[in-house]
Amino acid sequence: MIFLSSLGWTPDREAQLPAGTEAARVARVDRGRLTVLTADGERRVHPAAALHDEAGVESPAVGDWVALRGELAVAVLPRRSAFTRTVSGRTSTAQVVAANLDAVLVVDALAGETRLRRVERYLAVAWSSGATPVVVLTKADLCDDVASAVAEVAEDALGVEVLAVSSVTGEGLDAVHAVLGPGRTAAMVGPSGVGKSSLANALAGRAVAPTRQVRESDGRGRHTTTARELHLLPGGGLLVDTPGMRELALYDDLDGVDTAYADIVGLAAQCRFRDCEHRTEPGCAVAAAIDDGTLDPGRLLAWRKLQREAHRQLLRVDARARAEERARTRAFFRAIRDQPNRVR
Ligand SMILES: Nc1nc2c(ncn2[C@@H]2O[C@H](COP(=O)(O)OP(=O)(O)OP(=O)(O)O)[C@@H](O)[C@H]2O)c(=O)[nH]1
Ligand SMILES: [Zn+2]
Repeated sequence: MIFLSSLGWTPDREAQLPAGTEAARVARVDRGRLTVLTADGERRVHPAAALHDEAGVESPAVGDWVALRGELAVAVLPRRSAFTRTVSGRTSTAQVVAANLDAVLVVDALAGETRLRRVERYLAVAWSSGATPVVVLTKADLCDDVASAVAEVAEDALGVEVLAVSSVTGEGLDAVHAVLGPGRTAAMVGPSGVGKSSLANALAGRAVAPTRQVRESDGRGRHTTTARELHLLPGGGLLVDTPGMRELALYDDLDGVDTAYADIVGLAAQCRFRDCEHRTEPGCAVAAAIDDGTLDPGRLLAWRKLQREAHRQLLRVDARARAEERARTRAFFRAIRDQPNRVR
């Protein structure tokens, strides 16, 4: 018997639940079937036809709360937060990768090349989801000066909590457990190889995610596993680990960029000219901050680059949306024209 509260259920959701239904949390979605966690344990159910949504936005995603009537999920309860990605293909809609996250662990390693810019990019994605980001720097056992590495990232990450852990020695795991807390749900984002699977296993205290070594030795990708993608941790928290989250395309959200670079946005608001491009304009607060050393020029460059990427992505989505609209309109008129008994 599991208590719904340990799955992240809150009493205020009670009113959202249609009469005669039971609450369940989606732990996995495959080919239209759902693996859900309920007060009685794990179950496989089907989404009702009404939940089939071509765009994929309204259909259940990992982390969603659904209302069950027997073996049928009849409703998706309102989401508190959602991680979406733009699906490239015929449609230009966003697909929900994970829902109802309280925290997003932005994972990077304390080994390897400079990580600031990378962390910034993932932080922007995390902010745009509506969940609170926390930076988790792994492989602390491989780093000689953990304290200064953490301080460097913390200074850059503007008020975001920064934790250092080692999945090998177990150092720092308690602090991550504390972030997760009973009934709180987190997911991990970060580049390949930084130790997300190892962290998931260390937090769960059992092998819930195959690490790279395991995957390479058995020659199968992680997509072939059918394990659930929402894990109950011994500390009471829940961890989402879905392939979709790992493959998250960076950058399709300008608001996320602005939140991650709130310092630059704040400076830009003080520039003399509203359309200041922060290059050679007089009265530029951004240039002044670089001159007096309070703003790292690398940070400005990274911001410019992300803004360009985000704009390009938005334009692409927009162009696709317009093309689709035109195709729909054409099809509509063709249908009218082809009607045998149309009124002339
Ligand atoms: N020394 C040390 N090695 C680690 C730690 N965490 C992970 N590793 C190693 O780093 C490599 C990558 O770890 P994974 O957990 O597979 O990384 P991942 O982020 O899940 O990678 P993807 O699944 O490709 O996204 C493996 O060889 C792990 O053994 C750590 O805390 N310390
Ligand atoms: Zn300026």
